[in-house]
Amino acid sequence: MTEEIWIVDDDRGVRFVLAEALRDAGLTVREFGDVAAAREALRDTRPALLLTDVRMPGEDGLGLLGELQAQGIGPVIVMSAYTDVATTAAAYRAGAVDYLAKPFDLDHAVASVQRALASVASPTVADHHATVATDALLGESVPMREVFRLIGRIAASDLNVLITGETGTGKELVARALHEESARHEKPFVALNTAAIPSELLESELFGHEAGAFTGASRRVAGRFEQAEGGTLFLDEIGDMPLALQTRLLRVLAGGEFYRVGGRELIRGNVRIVAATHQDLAARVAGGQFRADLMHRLDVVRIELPPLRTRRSDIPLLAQHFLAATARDLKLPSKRFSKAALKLVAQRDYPGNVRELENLCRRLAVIAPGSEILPADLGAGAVAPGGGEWTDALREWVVAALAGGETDIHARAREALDRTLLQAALQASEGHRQNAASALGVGRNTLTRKLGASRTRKR
Ligand SMILES: Nc1ncnc2c1ncn2[C@@H]1O[C@H](COP(=O)(O)OP(=O)(O)OP(=O)(O)O)[C@@H](O)[C@H]1O
Repeated sequence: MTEEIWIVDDDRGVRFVLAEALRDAGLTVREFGDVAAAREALRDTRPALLLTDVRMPGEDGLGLLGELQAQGIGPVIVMSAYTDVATTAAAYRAGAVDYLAKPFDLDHAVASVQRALASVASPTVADHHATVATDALLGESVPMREVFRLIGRIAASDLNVLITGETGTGKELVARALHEESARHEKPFVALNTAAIPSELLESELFGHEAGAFTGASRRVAGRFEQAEGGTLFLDEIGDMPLALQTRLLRVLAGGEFYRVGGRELIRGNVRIVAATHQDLAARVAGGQFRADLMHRLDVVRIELPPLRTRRSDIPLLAQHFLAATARDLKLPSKRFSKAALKLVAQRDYPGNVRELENLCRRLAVIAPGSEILPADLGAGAVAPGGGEWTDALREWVVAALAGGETDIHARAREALDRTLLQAALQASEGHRQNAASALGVGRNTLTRKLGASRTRKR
């Protein structure tokens, strides 16, 4: 029996070029225009490998994939123009060994087929669970499709993942998508930002503590590891973790066991670790600030998130999404971008990446006067840093507070204003009250009174 490669695709053009490329590589190919025809042929013979499209008139390619998987026929490679995380993950779950995003590179496709044929000996284990739509993560650009493909591919595995990328590129969203598309999705997803927690508290945040472990520890508290039991622990800004704690974390990752701070009971955990950093970990290793062995434990699979400037084609989609989402969240009338304004938005630089674009769109949703956003609304004073930026942010806050039916808005805003001014001035004067007061242009007594007020309100 000749080993046949089957192609199932309703697009004749795709079938033709792919078949030609595979024949050039010395393979025997048979083409089918729909799932029914392929199923018919399956009565007599079975393919060495099958390539199938997902969405076709009539029957969906994924259904066929499931049947082949059940009968032990394969491997199967999925080809689709739909590269969202949910579709990709569904394909892998149904047993696909690879996912080719259309339009694909022919050499790449041939290489994938050869790889799959070579590894027939090791069948994949399907992981069945309900599909969770991960539609939060948007993008159509080539680099983002590649990211989605990778997420779909590794979500079901229990491998540790390291997500790298500049600030605001969506690292946390990717971590959540990995969790949601995994078998752990019904268990907790727990996030911990290593940089946001003082280093002396970090250990007990991670591993919890027993009552009396340190001053102020009045009762036993579970750490993030315990909270994430069975699920995923997302360690953000891992590059900032103090060395001593890195050593401790490494031990936990190696042994799967830990003690609470001040505790004697050994706790065995089952947690998948997804870590993220905007720093160059290898450079931190070279500089002695990060343990090489810990890096290797975390960096089993790496997902690199591209900065927004390398995928500008995603900006219009993201911008429109953020504009609509803000209107929805704040119950504001919906707005849309004029063509010219959207073009300007797509041309801007976003050092803060998607987060900065999101903030811009949120401000526009609140402050742009008409229902259509015009280039003038993007003028310097309107949204650029400096200018009216903080009052815009304030305005956004007020609108949200009003929509939320809050009544003490003025008092809260004044308190926040005072506190911000005082803290900044005191910091600048290194705690010298007289200097801070004169820098702000208020009397020392006023400053002291405001400090007191701010303290009592806070408690
Ligand atoms: N591809 C995307 N689609 C939709 N929203 C996105 C996308 N990427 C990022 N965002 C949004 O941008 C903001 C920043 O994303 P996120 O917090 O995941 O970034 P990050 O890389 O973890 O940032 P940091 O390094 O500063 O922690 C979030 O509000 C997130 O919802």
